Amino acid sequence: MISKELTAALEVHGLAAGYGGTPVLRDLDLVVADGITAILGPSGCGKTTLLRAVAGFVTPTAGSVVVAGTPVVGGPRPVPARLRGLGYVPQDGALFPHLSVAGNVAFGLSRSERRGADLVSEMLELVELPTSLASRYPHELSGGQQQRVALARALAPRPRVVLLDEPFSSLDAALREDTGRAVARALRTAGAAAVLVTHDQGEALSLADQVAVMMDGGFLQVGTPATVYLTPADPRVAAFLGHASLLDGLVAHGTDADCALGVLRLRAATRPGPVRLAVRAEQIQIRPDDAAGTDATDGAPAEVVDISFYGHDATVRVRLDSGEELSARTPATSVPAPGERVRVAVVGEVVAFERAAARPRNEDGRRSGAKVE
Ligand SMILES: Nc1ncnc2c1ncn2[C@@H]1O[C@H](COP(=O)(O)OP(=O)(O)OP(=O)(O)O)[C@@H](O)[C@H]1O
Repeated sequence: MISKELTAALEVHGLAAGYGGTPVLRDLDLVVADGITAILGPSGCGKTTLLRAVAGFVTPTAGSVVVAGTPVVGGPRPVPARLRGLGYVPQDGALFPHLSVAGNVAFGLSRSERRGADLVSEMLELVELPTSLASRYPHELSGGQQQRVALARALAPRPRVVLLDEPFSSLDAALREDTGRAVARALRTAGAAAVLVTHDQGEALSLADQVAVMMDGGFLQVGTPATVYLTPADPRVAAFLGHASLLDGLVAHGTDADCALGVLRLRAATRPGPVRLAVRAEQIQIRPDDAAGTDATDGAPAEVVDISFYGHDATVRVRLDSGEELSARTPATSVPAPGERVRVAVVGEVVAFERAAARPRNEDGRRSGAKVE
């Protein structure tokens, strides 16, 4: 017998799927061991389609899906959705309105399992809801409570994997965070692995053990939250996660790059040549152009384009005199005004992505690694 430790909860290999001949997913590979894997990407990139293909609601055009060692797609015969051993929590919970909480939670259970009345109480406790809610109907619950009941319903048949499709999107910010943490605790206690679809990077980074960054139907990077945030594999990952601004630069040697913001220190040594630099909003410092002690070498000159004020801080978009635009995060107490002249400097090291294809060639056809014309 293969032990649970050696068998991934879910494996997806070379998965492709689409609608009416239009491809959406292309050649996806993903291994979900245990814990929560977040599928993070912008709207329309194919997150729900992936979940639906794994669940059995969309038929893949290629590839395989293996649940706890059993091929459900790409094996001897496709396994129908209800027999895949997966729990599914849709965006709005989709509780049955005519069934009580207890009826909803017990819905996917066999008759003998339903007789065990304790199971409903156990599941409600697992998702941190009072068992007194068992007799209520969905319209008598708050949005957060409905989502927890939906999770209890998905967990009741003890699936190895639960698929959650933007389960918190209809909740307000505070409830979203509380419900997200409660759901993560319930999943861990139940010992179920989970695939959580979200376009919210805070949710993905804070709740997941593994994050798969998706764009245009493919994965750009799969790794721990710290890996994908701190060492993005692709400029698009850097721009999407943490709203990094991308700037053209040139590495003359090792760990310094020259760009419109001056010479920036790189996180890792990079081959000489043109690069794309990812500068995170929290690394960019803005000060008034006429601040006391400021001289012409103190940061790059720029103009404030617009501001998004969030209370705890603000995002300030500036246009450098060189024409490039950047986003900076500033404390709420020192927000400049649109149109104001400022100076922009960078704190800390930045990530560089080589732009080999953009390098000019010498007459003999070799990459020169010299200045971009
Ligand atoms: N039933 C359908 N028929 C045809 N095209 C579809 C269908 N469902 C989704 N699509 C298309 O497939 C693409 C991926 O959609 P999908 O819902 O998987 O994206 P998503 O990343 O989950 O987006 P969101 O975050 O907005 O929910 C989109 O271009 C969408 O228009």
